[in-house]
Amino acid sequence: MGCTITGCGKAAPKLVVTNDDLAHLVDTDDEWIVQRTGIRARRIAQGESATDLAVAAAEAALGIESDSAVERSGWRRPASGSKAVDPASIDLVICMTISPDAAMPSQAALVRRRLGAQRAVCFDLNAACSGCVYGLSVAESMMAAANAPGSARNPLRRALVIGVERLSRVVDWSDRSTCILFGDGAGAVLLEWSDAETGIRSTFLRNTDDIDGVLTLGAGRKDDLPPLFAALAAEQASARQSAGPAKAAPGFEKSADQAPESALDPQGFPPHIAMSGQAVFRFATAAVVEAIEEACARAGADVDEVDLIVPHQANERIIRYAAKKLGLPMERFQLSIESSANTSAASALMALTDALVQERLRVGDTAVMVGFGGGLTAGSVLFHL
Ligand SMILES: CC(=O)SCCNC(=O)CCNC(=O)[C@H](O)C(C)(C)COP(=O)(O)OP(=O)(O)OC[C@H]1O[C@@H](n2cnc3c(N)ncnc32)[C@H](O)[C@@H]1OP(=O)(O)O
Repeated sequence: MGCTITGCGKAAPKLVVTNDDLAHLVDTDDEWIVQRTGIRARRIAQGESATDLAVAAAEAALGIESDSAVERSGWRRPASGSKAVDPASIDLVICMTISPDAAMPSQAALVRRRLGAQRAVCFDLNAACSGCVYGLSVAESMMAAANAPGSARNPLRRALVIGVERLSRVVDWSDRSTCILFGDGAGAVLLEWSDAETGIRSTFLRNTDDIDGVLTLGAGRKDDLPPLFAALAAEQASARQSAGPAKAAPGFEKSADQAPESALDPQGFPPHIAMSGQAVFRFATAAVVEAIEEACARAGADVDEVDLIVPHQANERIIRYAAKKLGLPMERFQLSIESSANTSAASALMALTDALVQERLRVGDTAVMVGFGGGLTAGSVLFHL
C-alpha cells in the first residue's frame, strides 16, 4: 500500500530571458553565470499569474487538454490510460509557494476553484525551496493516515501537490548576485493511494535555524498602524511596570547560559529575496548529501540502487558537489537548471516532469527527490515509480 505518482506536469511562462538579456540590466555576463550556476536562461511571467501556471501544470498532470496560454508538458502513468482524471475526484490540493497571487484566499484555493476540484480540501505550504519534498511528505502522511484501517479522517485517495512560483515579483532586479538565479514556473504531481508496492517509501525532513539570516524575503506587510495602538502600548507597559516583574511559568525561567536571541529583526527583512550566497552554498552542499543518504537509509536502500536523483535546481555546482561526495556519476542526477533557473518550490517537480517526459525515469525505477532552502529547510523523498 502506498501513494503512487500517477501524473506529473510542469508549466512555464512564455517569455525567455537569457543571461545576455540580463547583462543589459546588471553588470554580469553569460560566462560568469554559466560557470558559477549552470543557468543559461529563465522564464519570466509577463501577465501569467501563479494561478495560471499552477493550473496549467496541474492539468498536464491530470491529462487534461487545454488551450492554456502558458507552455506546459506532462506525463501520465501508462496504466492510467489516456483518460483524463476528473478534477472533481481530487480530495486534496496542496500548493507550495513563497510567491502566491494572494495571502488569502490561499494559492491552493485559487487553483481548486479554477480547476473545478469541488470536493478537495486545500491549503498552502511554505518550506521555501524545499517545498516539493515537504509537500510530498505532508500529502503522503495525510493519505497514509486517512487510509489506515478504522480511520475517522477525510477520505483521501487522490491528491494534487503543486509547487508554483512567480519569483520575478520578489527578486531585486538591481542585485546581480541574486537576480540571475531565479525564474518563474510550476510543477505538479498527482498522487493516488493504491495497494501497489510503488509510491513513496521514505521521507526525511530537517530544519536548522537561519541564525544569520542568510536567506530572507519580507512578507511586505504595512507597519503604519494607527497611532492609537502605540499610545495604548505605552499605557499598558507603564501599568505592568508598576505591578512588578511578571513571573515565568515553572520550567520556562531563562537560564544565564541560554543562547541570546538572534540579532535578526524579522521586521527588517527586505521585500525581495536577499541571500548570502556562499553561506547558502555551504549549507546546501552538506544538506543535500545528508538528505539523500537519509532517504535511502530509511527505505533500506543503498544509494547505488537509486536510478535517478531529482534535486532542487538551485545551482549545478551544488549538484556536482553532491555527486562527487556520494561517488555517483552526474548521469544519475536530473539537471533542468539550464533553461529554468531556480524556481524555488516548483523546481524539483518541474525537473521530475522533465525526467519523466525525457524517459530518464521509467515505471519500475527508484528515485530520490531532494530539496533545501530558506528556513533553513532540507529534506528528501524516496519513491518507486
Ligand atoms: C529561495 C531559496 O531557497 S534559494 C536557495 C538556493 N540558493 C542557492 O543555492 C545559492 C547558493 N549559492 C550560490 O549558488 C553561489 O554562492 C552564487 C552563484 C550565488 C555566487 O557564486 P560565488 O562563487 O559564491 O560568488 P561570490 O558571491 O563569492 O562572488 C564572487 C564575485 O563575483 C561577483 N558577482 C556576483 N554576482 C555576479 C554576477 N551576476 N555577475 C558577475 N559577477 C558577479 C561578486 O561581486 C564577487 O566579486 P568580488 O570578488 O569582486 O567581490
